[in-house]
Amino acid sequence: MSHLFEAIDFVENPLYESIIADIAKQQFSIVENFFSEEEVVLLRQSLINKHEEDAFKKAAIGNRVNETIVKSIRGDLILWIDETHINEAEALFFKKINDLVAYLNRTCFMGILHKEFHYAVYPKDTFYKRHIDTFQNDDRRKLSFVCYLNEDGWLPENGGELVLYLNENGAEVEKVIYPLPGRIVIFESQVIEHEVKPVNTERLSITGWLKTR
Ligand SMILES: O=C(O)CCC(=O)C(=O)O
Ligand SMILES: [Fe+2]
Repeated sequence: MSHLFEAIDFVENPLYESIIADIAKQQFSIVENFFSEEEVVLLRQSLINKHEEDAFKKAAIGNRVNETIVKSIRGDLILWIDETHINEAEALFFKKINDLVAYLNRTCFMGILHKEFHYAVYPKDTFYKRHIDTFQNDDRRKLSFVCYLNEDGWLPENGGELVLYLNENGAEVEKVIYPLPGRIVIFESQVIEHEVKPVNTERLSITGWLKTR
């Protein structure tokens, strides 16, 4: 007999379940070693190669319709990743992302249809002032995603902390997150204000957004 809802091919994933539970409870989730050491090495090398080819641009604020470069707000350099032309490292990256997105769509009915990711380099003395990741003319970004590609042993004096500004019972609380390799941070794009503190050592990452229609 055939059932309306076939549950047989669904395998509960404890990691994804913990991400979903974190986001439901506190609007963000931090996962250590989401990417393995080998994956981080490959992704970092991919970033460095493209950076050496001079492919990165100064990041702007606003979106394509409405963008300006304001160095007093953000000083990072970015390169958008085109998912239709990816290398081996990026294929590993998107395999994990797409698996997570499929799980979110299946279990939380999040309706994520689009995603956009870019590499980011924060040269020494750059930062990204407190902001929110949605645009005035576009609210499709639902979840922000950051993955850090720095070398092992990132020290507090290197700076570059991501600070999430949380609201706990009406009081503002700062959640300080160091950009450790393999660590990912996922948070609700429309809710969580955040900033990247000034960096003292070049800081490498991939940032992206999971978007609805
Ligand atoms: O790199 C980070 O930790 C956050 C970057 C960020 O906030 C952004 O690109 O919008
Ligand atoms: Fe942001």
